[in-house]
Amino acid sequence: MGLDITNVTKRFGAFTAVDDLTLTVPAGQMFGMLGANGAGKTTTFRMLLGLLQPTEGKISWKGEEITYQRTNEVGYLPEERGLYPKLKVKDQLLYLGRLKGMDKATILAEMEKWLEQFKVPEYATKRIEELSKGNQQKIQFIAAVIHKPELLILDEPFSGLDPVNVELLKGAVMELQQNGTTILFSSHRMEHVEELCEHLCILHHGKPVVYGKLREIKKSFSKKNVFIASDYDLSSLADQAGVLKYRQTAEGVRLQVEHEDVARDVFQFIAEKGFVRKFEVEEPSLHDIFIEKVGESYA
Ligand SMILES: Nc1ncnc2c1ncn2[C@@H]1O[C@H](COP(=O)(O)OP(=O)(O)OP(=O)(O)O)[C@@H](O)[C@H]1O
Repeated sequence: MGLDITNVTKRFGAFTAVDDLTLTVPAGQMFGMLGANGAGKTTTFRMLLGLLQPTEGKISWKGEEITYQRTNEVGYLPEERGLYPKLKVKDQLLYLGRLKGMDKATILAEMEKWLEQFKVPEYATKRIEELSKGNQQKIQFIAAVIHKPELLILDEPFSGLDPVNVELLKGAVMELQQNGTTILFSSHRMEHVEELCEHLCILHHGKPVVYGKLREIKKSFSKKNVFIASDYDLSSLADQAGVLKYRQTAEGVRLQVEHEDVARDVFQFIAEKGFVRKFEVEEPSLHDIFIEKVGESYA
């Protein structure tokens, strides 16, 4: 039993931001919530936190309805960061930790552990405004997890971070999941979602257009990518039946084909022409799937 979102709709006046959304995230899962800007991700997260009431439908965590009173079980990294610039990191975390019912010694111990893990132990006594945006984000992350929530909601956790800090935060997120935390996160960076989530959904105008296990989603997507490295001109492939996209790159040619059978035809065609140094048929990337499902009708 985990998180159950059942037929949830959220309207703002006449506008429907979330449209009859049903999804389940079993306890312990890491779940990716994708969607173009305005698709309804943040609105969904706010409902999960009890900050917004669904217009229709039900949301429950471990079989019981989520209300604002239960937010001690939930951790939230909001998209718009909400720290007090003038406060010292330590005072900020003490304040937020106390709101979650923690005692001072536990808050300080957790804070030290996390600052150490993020390689910034000296930040405890710095004011928030003295920190760079990326480092403020680390503090905001600590604020979201300091009370060891069972359910963690991360809205764009990696935005604005340099690659080293992305790795640090990713490591922390994976560790939390290994320790049993259920995690929902949104990201516009498909490679992060591919790396972290086995399960995901893509929202489009408040409705899920893709939902399930990443591996199954990829398998059921018939289009494939083909990579070819050869020493001769392959530009005529661009006009071959079933070849949807053709791109010449420094390493070779990248194609998108309609179906695996087309890849077979392409292979035959080029093998007859001469030596093929490399020929690979790849599953579509999450990026390809996102563009296909959301991109064309993107408004
Ligand atoms: N309080 C509100 N009043 C009116 N409309 C709202 C309100 N909150 C959100 N919306 C609208 O609902 C839609 C969904 O917004 P939401 O913030 O959930 O999208 P999102 O998927 O998180 O987008 P992004 O990727 O840009 O963060 C948007 O069109 C937004 O303008």
